[in-house]
Amino acid sequence: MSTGDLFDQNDLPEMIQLQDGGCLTVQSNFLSAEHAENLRQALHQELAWRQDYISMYGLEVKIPRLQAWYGEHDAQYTYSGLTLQPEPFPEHLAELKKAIEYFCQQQLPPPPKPRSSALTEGFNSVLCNLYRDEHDSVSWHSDDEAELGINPVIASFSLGETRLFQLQHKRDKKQKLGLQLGHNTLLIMSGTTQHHWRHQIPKSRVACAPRINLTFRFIRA
Ligand SMILES: O=C(O)CCC(=O)C(=O)O
Ligand SMILES: [Fe+2]
Repeated sequence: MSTGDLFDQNDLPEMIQLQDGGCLTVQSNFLSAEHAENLRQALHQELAWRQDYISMYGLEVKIPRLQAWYGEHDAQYTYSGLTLQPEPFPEHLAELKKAIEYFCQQQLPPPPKPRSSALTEGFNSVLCNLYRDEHDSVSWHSDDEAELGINPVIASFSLGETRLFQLQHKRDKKQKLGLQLGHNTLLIMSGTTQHHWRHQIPKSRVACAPRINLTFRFIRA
């Protein structure tokens, strides 16, 4: 399939400039409706979803969602004491990765100088999250692990249930932003977003169907 077949080019991306040089680019209807629905079903059924644990205060705690991790062999990822060993990219994720890289080349603003971090080599890993229902969540964090480098470009693609994605400035905590990330929405976080802002998917008070989120990253060896 060519990259062109994947796109639904009807909607224009929205750009949101954040305080202190963060940047969000949001593209709704990123894939054609049929492709997005097929992908949602395939990923839900076929990915190697697993329950991971993190250590908190010396205790092993279940993280409130299922995860899967794919990447090139040297793209190891560690957070909260948990090291994820990548499985090779399945075909459909490799195809999606290419489409997202193409979108980034076309649509992202130039990286901030002097601490620039452009997406020259593309992404080499993807962290997949499955939020089974309204009880699943990811708490406040930044994607700022050392292996991601300074000012990384993080591409987040959502399928399934719409969930609220919140951002908060780290220093100026009154600066908050909420985006409803719906099915087939691509969100790119770039510039200084990870340096100055944190983000979360809170638990919901209303019932939620499953949601899949894929965050494509470039991990330095
Ligand atoms: O599910 C989302 O939209 C965000 C996931 C996330 O922040 C992460 O995997 O680092
Ligand atoms: Fe994140």
